[in-house]
Amino acid sequence: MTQQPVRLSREDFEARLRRIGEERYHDKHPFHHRLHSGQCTPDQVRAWVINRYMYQSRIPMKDAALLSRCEDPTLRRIWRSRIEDHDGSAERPGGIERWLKLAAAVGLDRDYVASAGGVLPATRFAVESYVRFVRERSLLEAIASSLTELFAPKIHTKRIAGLLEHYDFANEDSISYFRNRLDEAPKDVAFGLTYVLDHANTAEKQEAAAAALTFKTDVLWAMLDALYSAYVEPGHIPPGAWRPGKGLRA
Ligand SMILES: O=C(O)c1cc(C(=O)O)c2c(n1)C(=O)C(=O)c1cc(C(=O)O)[nH]c1-2
Repeated sequence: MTQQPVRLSREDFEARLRRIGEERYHDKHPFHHRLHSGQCTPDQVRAWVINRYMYQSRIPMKDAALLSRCEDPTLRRIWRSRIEDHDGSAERPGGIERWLKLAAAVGLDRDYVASAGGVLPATRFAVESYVRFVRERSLLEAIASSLTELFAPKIHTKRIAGLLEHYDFANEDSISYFRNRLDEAPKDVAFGLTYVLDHANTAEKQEAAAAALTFKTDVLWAMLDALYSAYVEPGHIPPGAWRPGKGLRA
């Protein structure tokens, strides 16, 4: 006989979500260990910046996909600040602009990075699957998939310290993307977590929300696996992907 899932209390369900991060979040990936401890070569840092740009550039598109399906104006108003954080405004640069500043600081041509031309195929597939997930699944699952951000401030703090300590390109200006996220992410995630805890009010919905968060940890992990295999070991760069020496700043 198959066991019926049991509805967890709010506290236990939150603890279950947090455990998913403790076990599966990409802060544990060996590529991040290398990056944060100063073991990446300049080209490995460049490969990371190029590939991660693909993720950054699609975040506002997935948030727009979420908004387009959202009937509640209050939810839309709160969620749209995420798009503003990344896209900025005429007066205020956003996260994408700050990422391109980081790209220039590591020696890359910003137009090359913004073209997403050299992105690894697996990065593209992973990011596209995240956007599609948010477009197609329930609003609860879409919002639950953003909850990896619960775990992001810890990795951003570690990254800021690691980059500043180990890499010549790192200074307050070039790493401003991560400082800003430390201000922006807590409000996003507080809202997202409350929404998920309030709306996952059956065992089935709790299962679906936990699965959505697990799926998202897989998206992030898969991107770093691809990066590691192409640019660390065994160093199999797929056809068409960025090769060291290309896309450099004049
Ligand atoms: O550097 C990181 O490790 C990291 C992870 C994540 C994440 O957990 O999805 C995000 C970010 N950064 C980030 O900067 C960001 O803006 C962001 C938005 C989202 C999302 O799913 O809506 N995740 C993340």
